[in-house]
Amino acid sequence: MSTPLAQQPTEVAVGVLIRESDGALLITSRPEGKPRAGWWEFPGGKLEAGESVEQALRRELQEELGITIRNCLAWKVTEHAYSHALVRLHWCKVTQWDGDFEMREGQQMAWQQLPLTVRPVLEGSLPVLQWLSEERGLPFDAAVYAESALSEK
Ligand SMILES: Nc1nc2c([nH]c(=O)n2[C@H]2C[C@H](O)[C@@H](COP(=O)(O)OP(=O)(O)OP(=O)(O)O)O2)c(=O)[nH]1
Repeated sequence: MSTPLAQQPTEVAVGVLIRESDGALLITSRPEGKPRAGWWEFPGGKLEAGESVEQALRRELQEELGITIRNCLAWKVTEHAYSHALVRLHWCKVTQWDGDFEMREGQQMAWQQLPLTVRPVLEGSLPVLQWLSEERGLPFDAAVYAESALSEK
């Protein structure tokens, strides 16, 4: 008999890009073909073998958005259990980058103030929206970001 191994989380690097002029946040939609396509998230992706969080974030943002980050300030680490996967999200604040945004995976991007107006947002990203709201002295209500919020009203 073997004891099942505890599920190992998938490590993910996520960028909170903050626009200097007005503090807006960059939010992108998940491309077609991925789980939860069309849902909104912060840009990023899974670490490849041997990569640091900063290396993975730099690679993902070059691949997905065509920009090169200049800084990556490690901020928080969260975990979220989806039905299909346990993810560990390494959140980095990014305030400087080079290049022009180019949506290389057919996704959409939006610069948004809090509360975001895009819906729905991945559940694993909600703690970060809460912390960002707290930092800015703004109220936070997770319910408005749920998939069900789309069909209400
Ligand atoms: N990029 C990103 N991923 C997030 C956020 N919140 C959240 O729960 N996740 C989860 C969703 C996915 O399970 C995982 C990221 O995986 P992904 O499939 O987007 O990564 P990837 O771009 O490397 O994709 P692939 O190689 O599998 O195609 O992290 C977020 O704000 N941004």
